[in-house]
Amino acid sequence: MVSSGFEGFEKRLELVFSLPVCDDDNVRARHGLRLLPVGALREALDAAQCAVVSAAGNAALDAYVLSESSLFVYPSRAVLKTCGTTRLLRAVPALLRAAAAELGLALRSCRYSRGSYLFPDAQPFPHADFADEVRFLDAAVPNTLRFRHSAVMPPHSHSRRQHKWHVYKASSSSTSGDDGGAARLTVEVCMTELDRTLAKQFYVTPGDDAGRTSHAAGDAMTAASGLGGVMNPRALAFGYAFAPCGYSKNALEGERYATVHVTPEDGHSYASYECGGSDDAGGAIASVSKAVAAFRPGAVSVSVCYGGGGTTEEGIGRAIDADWVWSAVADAVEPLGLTCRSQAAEAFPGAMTVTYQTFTRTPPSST
Ligand SMILES: C[S@+](CC[C@H](N)C(=O)[O-])C[C@H]1O[C@@H](n2cnc3c(N)ncnc32)[C@H](O)[C@@H]1O
Repeated sequence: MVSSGFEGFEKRLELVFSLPVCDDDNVRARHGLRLLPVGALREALDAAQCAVVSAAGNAALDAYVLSESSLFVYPSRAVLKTCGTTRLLRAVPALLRAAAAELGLALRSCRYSRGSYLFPDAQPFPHADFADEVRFLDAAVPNTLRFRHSAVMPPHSHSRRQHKWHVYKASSSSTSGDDGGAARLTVEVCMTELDRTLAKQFYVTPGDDAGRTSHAAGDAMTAASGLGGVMNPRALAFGYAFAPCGYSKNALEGERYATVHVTPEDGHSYASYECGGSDDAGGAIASVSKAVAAFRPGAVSVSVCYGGGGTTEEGIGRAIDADWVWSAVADAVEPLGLTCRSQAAEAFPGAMTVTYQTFTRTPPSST
């Protein structure tokens, strides 16, 4: 941790690999990356400077709570999210090496995203500067990922202090979905200026934690904060409390995952909510309102990544577009007393679109 304060804003990496053609006996085709030896995962996480504190899995994926955020591993996809002063991108060469050497898997697409740091000067190379991150990724991914694009959103910001979203994508395809046809939607919510009373729930009270595991203390925080209701109560969920403060939670339901992380320290409080693995855009975006309500933040940003295979709004069955996403996100967030300040959308290779919206608390009316 750095003296300036803990950096809550996460860096997020998603790697998608081609699986061998499936036949019933082909274990690699069915389990893919989930067969990576523990030592290979540890080597990648060591490079990023974080470690596993808890692990769980279901039939579709493995989920890890890390010392700094989370890792999700599907047969053909790995999502690594790390915060603080971790060096997430240093994990890329280690992961690509292990996937090729241990399993013969080739990379199909690479997506990297992050917000604007609260403490940019504390970030190590290459993370202090998005241009360095892009150069690092361009050198790390194979030449077969010919289609590449990076963007900072919104493109024209009103002030240097405005929060921005940084996205890099490299893909083996320019237009068609690079997920083997499977539609996938990811929603990422970043919240700052958390309500102080709500943030205090993520401190371990001295004496209260006697004899309790970090998981039990985390589950108590989940119950007290109402975060248990953000995902279906039937989901496999596990919380983790850090001492003296801080909280992480992963929840799994079939192919879907959700993850919440909290840095409650006054002055640089931060919480994030992410859900992925779903084709149901309406359900995923509606869950944002429950996550935001649990923290009553002063500022919120919401990024939605969709496409690749035709993500639909359940009930309508048609492909969604940026206008639909902007309006669904605003409907989820604005009733909580927040007003939309900016919105942007950008197309990336692999038929992927990313939307980004920022909201701040509406000042109380003077009347
Ligand atoms: C890992 S968690 C959640 C991270 C997530 N990106 C976020 O900020 O929402 C970070 C919180 O746990 C606290 N913490 C306590 N011990 C920690 C440790 N050993 N490693 C990382 N964070 C720790 C930090 O001070 C911070 O409040």
